[in-house]
Formats: sequence, structure tokens, C-alpha cells
Amino acid sequence: MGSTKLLLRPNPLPSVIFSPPIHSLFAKPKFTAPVTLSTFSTAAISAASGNHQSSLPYGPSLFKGKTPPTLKQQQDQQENETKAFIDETHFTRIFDIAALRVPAKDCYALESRLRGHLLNWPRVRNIARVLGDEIETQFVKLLGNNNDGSHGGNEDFSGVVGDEVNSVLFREELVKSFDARGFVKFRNLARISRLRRKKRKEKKEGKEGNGRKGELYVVEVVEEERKEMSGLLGDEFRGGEKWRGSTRLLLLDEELVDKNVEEFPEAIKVLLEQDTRENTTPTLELVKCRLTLFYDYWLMNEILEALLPKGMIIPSAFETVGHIAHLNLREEHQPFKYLIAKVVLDKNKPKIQTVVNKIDAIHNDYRTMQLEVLAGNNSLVTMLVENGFRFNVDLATVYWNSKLATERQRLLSGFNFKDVVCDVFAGVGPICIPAAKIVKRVYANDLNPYAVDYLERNSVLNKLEKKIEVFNMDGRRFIDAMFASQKAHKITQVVMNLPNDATEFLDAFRGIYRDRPEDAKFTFPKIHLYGFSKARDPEFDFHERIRIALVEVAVNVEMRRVRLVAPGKWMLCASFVLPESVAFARRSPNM
Ligand SMILES: C[S@@+](CC[C@H](N)C(=O)[O-])C[C@H]1O[C@@H](n2cnc3c(N)ncnc32)[C@H](O)[C@@H]1O
Repeated sequence: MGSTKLLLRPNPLPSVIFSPPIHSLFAKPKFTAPVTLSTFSTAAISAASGNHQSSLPYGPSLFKGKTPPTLKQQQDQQENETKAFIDETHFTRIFDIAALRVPAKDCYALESRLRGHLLNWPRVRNIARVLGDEIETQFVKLLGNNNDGSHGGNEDFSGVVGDEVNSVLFREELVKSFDARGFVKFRNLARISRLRRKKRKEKKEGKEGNGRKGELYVVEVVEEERKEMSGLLGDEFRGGEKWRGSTRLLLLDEELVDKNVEEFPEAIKVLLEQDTRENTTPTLELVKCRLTLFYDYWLMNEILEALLPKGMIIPSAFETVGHIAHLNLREEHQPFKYLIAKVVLDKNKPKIQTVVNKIDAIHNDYRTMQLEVLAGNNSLVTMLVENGFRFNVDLATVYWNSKLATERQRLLSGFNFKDVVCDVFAGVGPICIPAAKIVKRVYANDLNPYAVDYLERNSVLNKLEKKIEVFNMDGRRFIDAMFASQKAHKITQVVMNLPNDATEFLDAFRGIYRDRPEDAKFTFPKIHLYGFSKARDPEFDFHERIRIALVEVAVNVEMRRVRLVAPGKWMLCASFVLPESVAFARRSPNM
């Protein structure tokens, strides 16, 4: 892992710059100077400083917004450092936005009224809460001013001096209305205000990450500016007291941040005018906010797009087997494999705990994959649920393919309670265990001793061990042994799921009943054989191979395409009843 030297920074090319100074709505903009990531080239910076941001589509993007100033310094220092992890702070983006502060009780009604003019960014609620927006009704009275403009000074309250409230008492009252998650009163203020031991330890070790683990974004009020509104609505506007009570912020369309109120959509202007007309103390207020999006906000593909070189295909899909994400990375991804895996892990926790990549095509007999662990814990032993059945698997030693779940369902739907099933290549039991729930009896076999071990465990795990008899032998010997025994006349279904080679095992059925007395009872089982074909007519090709293997001219075969496993390569399932002539055939001397 350590050999890969990578500068784990977001892709510098289409780079970051913040919008022009907010000159109209907000009197004293704090973030007027463009801030760029230090990794950006000079050319990229100058390109970005023009209309670059405006060319990006509406909504959040890692190529928009600005990075926190402190981060820029850190980046400068770390310019030539290489790291083997992703620095989450590099994905923090700050956006200046405008918001309308509204009474809490009206926020939902106003949200639907102004919906088209609100921020409407994915995963960001249009209604935001900030510290101090919740004020208890009784406290509003103490503040001496409420919605109807009346003064409600409370002489009994010792902190009130006339209409004013002592600032210490104000803070105390305020703090009581918050807790870490919501806005209920603190039960035990002292306990909550103390740093948790784990947090304290992290702080001591200086590894707070972006300091907001698990948080997608935060909204803060930066500045309140009412002059602009007076320009629009007359000098008398908001000359009086500020409205008191619980409030919420309605985040406005990002396009409105640098606009004069006069340029605002009619719907907002009408609302503001109406508010001024109807209330002595206006209840709506325009404020400037800072919306900070953290690493946890961005989706997997957004992070990867920013990290990987421009034009590279973003690996967005992976298979899951229990807690394991299984990537199939292309050659071009190899230098970035740890990065990609880390992002996959981060973005799919806690369900995914391990990220692996297939090193090589499957070559061995047991059909196990050579996997390398790229991120997370090293355990390849996992538990998964398929169609209501539980399976323990160890991807290091046994075969498993979740993509076949639907096919297995289809196959099982053809079985009934009278059936006796032989699963020649059973693996850890994804076919034979659910089959055991439906049919009379199951004989399950696999050559791989580890698979057989898990098969037995899984039978017990699903409480079906009494209906399954497990064998550990070569498939051909297993077929021989089954049909030579007394079990033979009861077997109605045979499953052969070893697509690469199963056809070559068909000769094992030739002459299985040749030594039986003529008056014996015979059942000719239905065989479900899986195979691959790259031919232009895969059905014809597979049919021909079956015919050759059985040495039989005409076989009535139901053929199905299961899935395309690679471009031009089909997995097929052929189902046919074992022909009588094959079962009674004389065996060739070399068998
Ligand atoms: C493609 S996997 C299918 C397993 C299972 N049916 C499933 O759907 O997950 C094929 C299985 O056949 C087993 N196998 C390979 N060669 C075999 C042989 N000669 N005799 C018996 N089993 C064999 C492998 O160990 C593997 O578990």
C-alpha cells in the first residue's frame, strides 16, 4: 500500500473560485477575495477567475464554492507532501447564500409558497435552523417585544431592566432551550457541556478530521442587513423593533446572493411588502448566510470525480457480498485503487466494512477469486442474506456470486415438494439450501472442502440440515455414486452450476441404468446445466455441445440466456430430461 505515492488532493483542473463580492444585498461581505486550492495551476486560477463559476450548472459542486482560509494555509505547507489517506477537509466548500428569516410557525407555508425561489440543493433542506433561532414563548415576553409589536416586560423577572434583559440571563435562558440534537430543554446542562471522553481524546491527539464527522452541512448566519430592504420598501420600513420569537431560515436560490432586493423575484418582494404593511414589527428579515458542505455531504461519484484525473471513467458500481464491496477496477484505475477504495468505504459505511478488488480472472478449480483488500478490515469472512436465507462465506476460499440471485430464484420456482434434488456443484449452498425448503430431499456436493464446510454450517444456520445430505467429491464420481445407489429412482432434478466445465461432466450420465434389472423402477431426472457461449448463436452452440457430450442426436432442450458476463459472452441455462437412450447406453471403454 505504501508504495503508491499520491497527492491526495481534489483534481485541480476545473478548479475553485468563489463568486464576485456580494455588493448589493450584503453591505460588508467577508469573503470578497477569491480563494483557491493551492494545488491549482496558475493557468487554472486565471481561467477560473473569469466566468468559470457561471459556466457550472446550478447546485453544489466541488468545483464551486471556496475552501476555508485556514485550509489554504495548510495546503500551502503540504504542497509537496504525499499522503496515503484522503484529507476530508479538502472537500469542505463554503457557499455564501441569502436567506429569509421567518417566524418558525410560518416556515412550512412560506416554503411551499416560495419553493421555486429557494435553494433546492440536493440533501440540503430549504428550511435551516441556526443557534438561537428557538425562543420559548415565555422568554419572548421577557424580551419585552413580540409579534404584535406590544411590549411585554415582566417585572417579576429579576433580569429584566425595563424592556431590556440582562445579557447573562438572556444567554442562560437561551441555552436551556437547546440540546445536542434538538431543541428541548437541557436535563443536565453540566453533563452535556462536558466534552465526551472520546472527543476529548481525539482533540488531544489533534485528529478531529473536519471536526464535523457525520455532518453533511452547516448553515450559519453571517450578517444581517436591513438597509437594502428599506431602499425597496420605504424609509419607514423596519425602523422599529425587531420581531421576537422562534425563527427559521428559508435558504434562497443561489442566484440571489449578489442581487439587489429590487431584482428579487416578485413572489419574494410581494411577501416582504405584505409583511411590512400588515405588521407593526415586520416578521421577515433578509440575512446573509454561510453554507458549509463537508466531505460527508458529497456523493461517492462527486468525490471521485474531483480526485481522479479529468476524463477518467469514474468507477461507480460495485458488487456487495455481506460487508464486502467488490470492485472490478480497470487498468487505468490501478494507480488510484487505494483512493477509490477509501471513498467507496467512506461513502458506504457502516454496511460496507471491507473493499476488495479482483486481481486476476478466475482460473482455479474451486472458482475462487484472487482478491486484494484495498480498504477497511481484512476479513473476507462475511454473512449475507439472499432471498431470506442466510449464508456464511469466506471469499478467500469459496465461490460466491450475488449476481445469480435472480437466476437461482427462477430455478427454484420450478421445484415442488415431490422433487428430490441433486446439486452437483453446490458451493456453499445458495441453490440447494433454499431448494431444501421446497423439496423432499437434497443431495449436495462440492469438490472444495472449504465450500462443503460452509455448506454444512449454512444448512444448520437455516435449520435445513435434516433435509440435506452433503458430499465432498468430484462431480463425476458423485453422479456415478448417486445413480448407482438406491437413491437413484427418487432423484427428479439435477443442478449442474459450473458454467465453464459442466458440459464435460454430462458423459457421467451415460449408462447410469445399464446394469439395472429390466423390471426396476426408473426416473429420468431433469438436468439443469449452466454454460457459457461466445458464439454468434449461443443457444445453438450450447445445444451442440450438450448433444456431443451426451452422444445423443436429438435432445429436447429448454434454453435460457441467464446474463451477459462479458461483451459477447453469455451465460446460459439448458434444462432437459435425461434421455432414456443415454441412461441405458453402453459406456465407452475409456469411462
Ligand atoms: C460456479 S461455482 C457454483 C457454486 C454454487 N452452485 C453457486 O451458485 O454459488 C462451482 C462450484 O463447483 C465446484 N467444483 C469445481 N470443480 C468441481 C468438480 N470437479 N467436482 C465438484 N465440484 C466442483 C467449485 O468448488 C465451486 O464451488
